[in-house]
Amino acid sequence: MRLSGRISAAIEIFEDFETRRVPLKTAIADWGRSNRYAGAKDRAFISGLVLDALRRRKSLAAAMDDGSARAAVLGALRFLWDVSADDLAEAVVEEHGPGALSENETQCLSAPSPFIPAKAGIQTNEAMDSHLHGNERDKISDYPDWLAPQIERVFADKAEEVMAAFCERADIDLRLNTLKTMPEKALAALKTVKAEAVPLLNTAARIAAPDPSEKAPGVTVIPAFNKGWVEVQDLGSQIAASAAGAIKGAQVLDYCAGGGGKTLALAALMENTGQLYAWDRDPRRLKPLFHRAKRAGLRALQIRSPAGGEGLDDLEAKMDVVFVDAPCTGAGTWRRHPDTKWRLTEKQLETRIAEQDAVLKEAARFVKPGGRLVWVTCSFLMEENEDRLAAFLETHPDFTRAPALDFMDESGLLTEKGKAALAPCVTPESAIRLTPDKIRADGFFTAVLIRA
Ligand SMILES: C[S@@+](CC[C@H](N)C(=O)[O-])C[C@H]1O[C@@H](n2cnc3c(N)ncnc32)[C@H](O)[C@@H]1O
Repeated sequence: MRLSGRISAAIEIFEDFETRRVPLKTAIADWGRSNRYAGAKDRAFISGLVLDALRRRKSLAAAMDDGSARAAVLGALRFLWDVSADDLAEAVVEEHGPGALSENETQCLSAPSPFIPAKAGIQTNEAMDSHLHGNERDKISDYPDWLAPQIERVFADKAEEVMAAFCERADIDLRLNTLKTMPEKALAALKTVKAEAVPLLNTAARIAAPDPSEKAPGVTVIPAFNKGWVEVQDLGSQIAASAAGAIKGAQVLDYCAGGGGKTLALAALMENTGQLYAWDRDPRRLKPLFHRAKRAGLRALQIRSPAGGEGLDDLEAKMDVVFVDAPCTGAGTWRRHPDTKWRLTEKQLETRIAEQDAVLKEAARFVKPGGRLVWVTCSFLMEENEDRLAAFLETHPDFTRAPALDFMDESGLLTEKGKAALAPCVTPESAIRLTPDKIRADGFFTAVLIRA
């Protein structure tokens, strides 16, 4: 497909996403089904473009003085992908193009970019300040208006900076599986996909965010993946899992195991000793864990599923660690899934909060005296974290907060550099809030509570 057709396709998908309010994945898949002539490169280009346009939806509307899907896509090409205004003017009038530029579009697309170059990753404050002047700085508020009070509450005067980092693209992060191989050997096997060690954790590697217009490297098809040497897992998720601490030989319950990303990381920390239990209230979510666990070489895992009528009653007050990777809005993953920020509603936030209160209460009974509960969400919102823990502690005086960073350190996964990088992420209540302006990873919140 030529640029003209790709632009039209991106506009069509963007419009469909906004009209139907379906996940972007669905809108792209539906478009793909009715446009089978599009090749893999076209699809990568088109979805990369829509994702980038969504990342900065409001800023692009301001830059284009137009809130339409067409303006967002043209603005993204001009200001984020550096396609010249002349090339765009030519492409739109070609066959399959979306039609000639309006006067307003021509004028806006010829103006200087209001953005810092997206490619360079997370910018320093200085770079951002020198690039954005006066009111332009205010334009970086690419999140729904209704969330402004919550975002100001958590980030105060740093809100713009932090939220700008959430508009960047995410890298492909990998966890090197020590149940199957040595990190060095896994890294050597990952050379073909240009993965490099992440200096913060002993077992993390990274493939830098691919060019948005290109297809991401297929990690899951390389031999190292099939041998179980490596898992795809965001660095933030890996750091969160490390809060389980030193758990070799321990009894550990992963209470919201879902597809098992954290389960596999916990198993590696346990070195196949002790006993790890994986549970989720939704049996369908647990399904992938069976083959993932096999591939990753887990030997001390029991998957308990409500589908099989299996309960957890025998584990009451017996667990050294109960790991709660709670259901949440996923606000911390906006870099990877920018569509979710525009789909999130106040009602959904309320629903997640109710689920979080329920899950905390249910999970707590499995912690043995002296054991600990690790609370994790991939959300930066205080409403989903600090507020939930405060409410829980009010009714559970036998639990107290403990410094999450100490347990992360005890896991043995953090390097000295990692410890230093995490220090600024410690909250006043000794939890860890990761945000991509501080650690280039998804926004995870992690807290540890000890049972007396
Ligand atoms: C964030 S996801 C878990 C992701 C998973 N730990 C991973 O790393 O791949 C949250 C999970 O909590 C589960 N969940 C929600 N409420 C629950 C409850 N009351 N008890 C157990 N699991 C629950 C959901 O089904 C969902 O799979």
